[in-house]
Amino acid sequence: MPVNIQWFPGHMAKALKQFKANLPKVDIVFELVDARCPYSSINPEIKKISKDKPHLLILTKSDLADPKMTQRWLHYFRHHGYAAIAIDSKQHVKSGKIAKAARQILGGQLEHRHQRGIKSNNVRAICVGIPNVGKSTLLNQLVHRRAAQVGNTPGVTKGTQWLRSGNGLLLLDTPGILWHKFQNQTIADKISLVGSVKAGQYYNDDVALYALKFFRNHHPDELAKRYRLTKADFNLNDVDLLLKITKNVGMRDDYDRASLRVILDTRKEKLGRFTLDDVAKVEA
Ligand SMILES: Nc1nc2c(ncn2[C@@H]2O[C@H](COP(=O)(O)OP(=O)(O)OP(=O)(O)O)[C@@H](O)[C@H]2O)c(=O)[nH]1
Repeated sequence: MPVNIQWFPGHMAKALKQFKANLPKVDIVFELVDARCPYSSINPEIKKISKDKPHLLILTKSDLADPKMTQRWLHYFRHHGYAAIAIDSKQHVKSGKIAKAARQILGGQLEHRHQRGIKSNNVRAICVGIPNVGKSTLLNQLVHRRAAQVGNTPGVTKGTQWLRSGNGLLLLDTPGILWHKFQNQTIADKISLVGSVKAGQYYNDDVALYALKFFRNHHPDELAKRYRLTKADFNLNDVDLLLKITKNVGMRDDYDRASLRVILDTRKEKLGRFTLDDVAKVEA
């Protein structure tokens, strides 16, 4: 059975409501997407709900993605009217890079604010994105945690907790988690493979089969090396290839456990860096 693409948790409504309530308090929305599937992990609802609110697309986990593809995706998004940057939270993310991008987007607004006599040069932002995309990691890095809350900042709505980062960035302390309403099965497979769908909402073998199809087409050498596959094994169909891997990793006929192994290996970079979304296909 495929990933349950109807899956849309009950807390989605609450999260959406909270995100909408927070929007008037911020100058800009930082939407985080996974650099391994940046096109599939965008949540179209976010731009729709935020309407005219300035928006910065942040491709997270770029250390796990194919660097050439990340550059292509940045180019694609910029060409399609998005402001976009890529980050790698394994390295220390500098607030300067994000603050600079935000100030560039907000340029006119900040100037206008200044002309109206508002001295504050702070940029208030909310991070939002699908589960597991790296929202908390980024927040923690940007505020070095100990800086923590700056609740009584003048002009800041009472009850809202802000985290002060460097370079005049104020970040809402609770990132918005917005679940994905999958448009199709392939998107569901990709999002599941990178770890943004709760285990139990998909079948391991379906997602592993999707992964095998991708790696045999795009990274056959890594796949062969990891699972000791021969050239002849590549003539097997996907299901038989999974069975072969099951044997090769010593799991006899427990292909469900082997499927989980493939999924975890993929996430842990054991098959190398990869990007599931292909710019050429989207543009075609
Ligand atoms: N390699 C790598 N791992 C990252 C990066 N950013 C986050 N992670 C890892 O991704 C996992 C999820 O990160 P979180 O920051 O908890 O993600 P989140 O979006 O806050 O997750 P939810 O609370 O479920 O919405 C953690 O294991 C992080 O260590 C990154 O840039 N590179």
